[in-house]
Amino acid sequence: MQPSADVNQRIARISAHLNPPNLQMEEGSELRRANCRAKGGSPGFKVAILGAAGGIGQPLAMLVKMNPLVSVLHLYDVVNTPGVTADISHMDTGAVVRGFLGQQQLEDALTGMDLVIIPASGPRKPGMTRDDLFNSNAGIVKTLCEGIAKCCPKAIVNLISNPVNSTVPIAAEVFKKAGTYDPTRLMGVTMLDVVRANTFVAEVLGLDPREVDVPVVGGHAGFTILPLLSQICPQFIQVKPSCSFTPQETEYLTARIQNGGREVVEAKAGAVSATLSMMHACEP
Ligand SMILES: NC(=O)C1=CN([C@@H]2O[C@H](COP(=O)(O)OP(=O)(O)OC[C@H]3O[C@@H](n4cnc5c(N)ncnc54)[C@H](O)[C@@H]3O)[C@@H](O)[C@H]2O)C=CC1
Ligand SMILES: O=C([O-])CC(=O)C(=O)O
Repeated sequence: MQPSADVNQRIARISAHLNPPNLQMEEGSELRRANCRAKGGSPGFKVAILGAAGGIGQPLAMLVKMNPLVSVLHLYDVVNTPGVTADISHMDTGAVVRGFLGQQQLEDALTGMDLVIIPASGPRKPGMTRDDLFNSNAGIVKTLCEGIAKCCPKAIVNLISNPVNSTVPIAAEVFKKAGTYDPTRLMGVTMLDVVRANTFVAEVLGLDPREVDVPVVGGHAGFTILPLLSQICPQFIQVKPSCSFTPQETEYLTARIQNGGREVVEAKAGAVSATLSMMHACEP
């Protein structure tokens, strides 16, 4: 029986995945990676980062490469992935790292992945809010999620790209259209709001932030970020007697938590957002 064009395409995709173009090794190298004895990593999660060369993508790639549960790490971007991949791939941890550059390599980057993390984003100009990123990022996220629906429909998808309040629904619609939508596998990353809430509450109460766990619900922009300050005590905070806040403290804390992203963007003079505290928020 002749395999259909569809099957041929799938076979080509899988074989490209197993033998990805070596973006790092120079043509003239006497010993090529293909000739090395070790061919792959230990069993574990296969993770792709889309937007891997950016301010968040690069340190995130480092953290994922350090995670012993990860066996394969795919780094995809439209620029600079060869350099980032070369750098990360020298770390002597278990995960095998492969780099993918440009839309023509998106499907290879995604095939077989268990977890896809997306910090891909258009550039942020000084003065832009998260919402202003909608115009560039809606299209980027749509294209990337179409690739996920096709190449790794069962993967867990973590969306970092802003505005998260909109990029998550865009992803959901793409997956619904493709018939692959699973609400338990699609997440917007908002953990930074919890990290900020813990830090600012601890400052006000004079506590160690590690003792504080503030529940934050809602979205990831302005007043959609809802820190439940009245719910911190007693189950979320190990402090006696139970804490309470004055109206002024509540107002201050709510505003500071809701505007934490802007605080960092403004302090970094506009074009760059929180990347370092974001990595702490991403740590298990
Ligand atoms: N959810 C959260 O808590 C946070 C979200 N963010 C958001 O994360 C996003 C990334 O931030 P940064 O890394 O600082 O930005 P960045 O501009 O440094 O990096 C974005 C990367 O995405 C790449 N990219 C652009 N188009 C792409 C495409 N079609 N496919 C793949 N990659 C593409 C760019 O080449 C760049 O390397 C932004 O939207 C930012 O607002 C930032 C901080 C916290
Ligand atoms: O505000 C931004 O652009 C980045 C972000 O989402 C955050 O830091 O929470």
